[in-house]
Amino acid sequence: MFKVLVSDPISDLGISLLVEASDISIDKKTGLSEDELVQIIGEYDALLVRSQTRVTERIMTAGKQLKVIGRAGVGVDNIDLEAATKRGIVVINAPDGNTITTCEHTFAMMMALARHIPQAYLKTVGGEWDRKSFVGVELRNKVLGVLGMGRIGSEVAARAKAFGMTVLGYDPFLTEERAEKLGVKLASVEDVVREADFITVHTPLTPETRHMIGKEQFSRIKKGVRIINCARGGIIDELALVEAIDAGIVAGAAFDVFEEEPPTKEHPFLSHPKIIVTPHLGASTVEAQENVAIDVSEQLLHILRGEPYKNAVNMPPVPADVLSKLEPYFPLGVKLGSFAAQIASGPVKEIVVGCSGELADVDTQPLTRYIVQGVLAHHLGSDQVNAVNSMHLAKTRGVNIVVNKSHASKGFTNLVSVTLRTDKEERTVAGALLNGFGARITQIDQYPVDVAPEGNLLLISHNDKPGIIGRVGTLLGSNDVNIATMQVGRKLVGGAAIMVLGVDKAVPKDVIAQVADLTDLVTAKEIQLY
Ligand SMILES: NC(=O)c1ccc[n+]([C@@H]2O[C@H](COP(=O)([O-])OP(=O)(O)OC[C@H]3O[C@@H](n4cnc5c(N)ncnc54)[C@H](O)[C@@H]3O)[C@@H](O)[C@H]2O)c1
Ligand SMILES: O=C(O)CC[C@@H](O)C(=O)O
Repeated sequence: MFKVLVSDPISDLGISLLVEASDISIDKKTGLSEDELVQIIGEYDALLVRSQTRVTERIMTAGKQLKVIGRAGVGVDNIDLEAATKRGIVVINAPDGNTITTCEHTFAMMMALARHIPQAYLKTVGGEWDRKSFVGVELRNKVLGVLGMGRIGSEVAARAKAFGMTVLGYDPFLTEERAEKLGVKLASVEDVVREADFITVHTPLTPETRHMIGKEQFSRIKKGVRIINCARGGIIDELALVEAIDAGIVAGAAFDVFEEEPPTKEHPFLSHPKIIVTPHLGASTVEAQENVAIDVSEQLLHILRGEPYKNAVNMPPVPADVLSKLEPYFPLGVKLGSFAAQIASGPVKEIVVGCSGELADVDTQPLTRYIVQGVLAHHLGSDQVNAVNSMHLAKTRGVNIVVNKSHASKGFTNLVSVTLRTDKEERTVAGALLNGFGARITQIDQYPVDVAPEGNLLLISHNDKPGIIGRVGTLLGSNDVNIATMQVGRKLVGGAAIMVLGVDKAVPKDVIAQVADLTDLVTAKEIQLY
């Protein structure tokens, strides 16, 4: 008999599968504190949560029998994934069940915003008959900018077209072909900022999407724009938004999510006449709650019964026979993938994985999964992609995976390479494990290098001219950026060259821009490998 604890309010109908299963005993105990959970979790094989329960390392440590944590929803930011992975606890989510519901909430927010519905309601029930203060705008013939064209963003775009809107879509995985199929115009963030009358965000919160609409974007944004966030708090800079509304630049905003949830009573959104809010209700419909509970209950049963499952968001077990040869290459694979994703511009169409040397004789499928994980996690969020779901996610986003094997490994025992083909370019990174030195990046595009894939790196392409290294060093030094390591690669004396600097902390964007402006510098890009 497997024991399952449900610690958040989850649809009864959705979990009926578990209630009816003869090998499952289910307890519902909601609203427990961390201490209370720690006390009781030891007897359970599975924990089923929504977004309220914070599943901490302490809870998992106490959960000696815990095999699986199910999240009835998409975001797993309330679960310590690393702690789960360390303990071999599988974390599963239900990414599809609330797509339409959240899309419809986004539309409800957009329309309420366009027509001042919450504000007009409050006045009317307060006894005022005010028909002058609430003149709205139509959606027809307006431009909607959708940042994040995944499951929810694509559904929002489809509905916006039915309203007669022109849709501009931006997503690192959105190709010209897919945009055409969806009937949206492929755009950059900049295009959206300049042209959109409404902007809605549907990305995860990642270091790259954090404040993707911030002070800088508000300084160029189209006057009168209206902004909607039903994805994650923090994608839009809340304080910069309030300033932009007060300056008369932004006409209003509708938010379902906050940087801190619940927001404090003093949060400026809560008293602002031009901002409407809901308390993270995007997924709150009867249908979505049933869908996500059914999806996650099915997967949970499969895992407990030792059957194949999908939608695992953390580390999978790797077959024992390949583990010893491949495992040392998994972290390198993730970092090579992430490095390549950070330097390649344009939507990724193809990932070419190269395995040469002794690896040519091994089934390298598991390693490919880790490399693809590294590429996708940069855009989709590291809590959403793992080696179990990476190939599936690549397929659903139309990213082709090619694996090339060869015994020729340029003098290394094994060489692993990743080439990303995007709409715009092809970028390659290769690496190896060096006896006594650990993981190394050995090649970036056509340049041989020897770089530890760790921490903050600056990749600079430049002309091989005297003084260039000194100028970069002086500029970074004067901005308090300490260079820990430096590698220079070139093919011809005086020709095109690259520099890879290991720096002790993240380099501010404006300093990177100053580096890129130096004479004989071509590009400067920061890469973070953690
Ligand atoms: N308000 C709610 O209750 C609620 C409900 C469900 C989902 N969500 C949130 O909505 C968001 C979208 O969910 P989804 O199911 O569509 O996820 P998804 O993974 O299908 O789509 C996210 C998309 O964002 C794109 N993206 C990543 N970085 C980007 C960037 N810098 N610029 C533009 N696009 C970028 C990804 O490529 C991906 O296609 C998530 O944050 C999810 O947690 C909120
Ligand atoms: O209502 C919830 O459970 C939150 C849903 C949503 O934010 C998600 O990520 O699925």
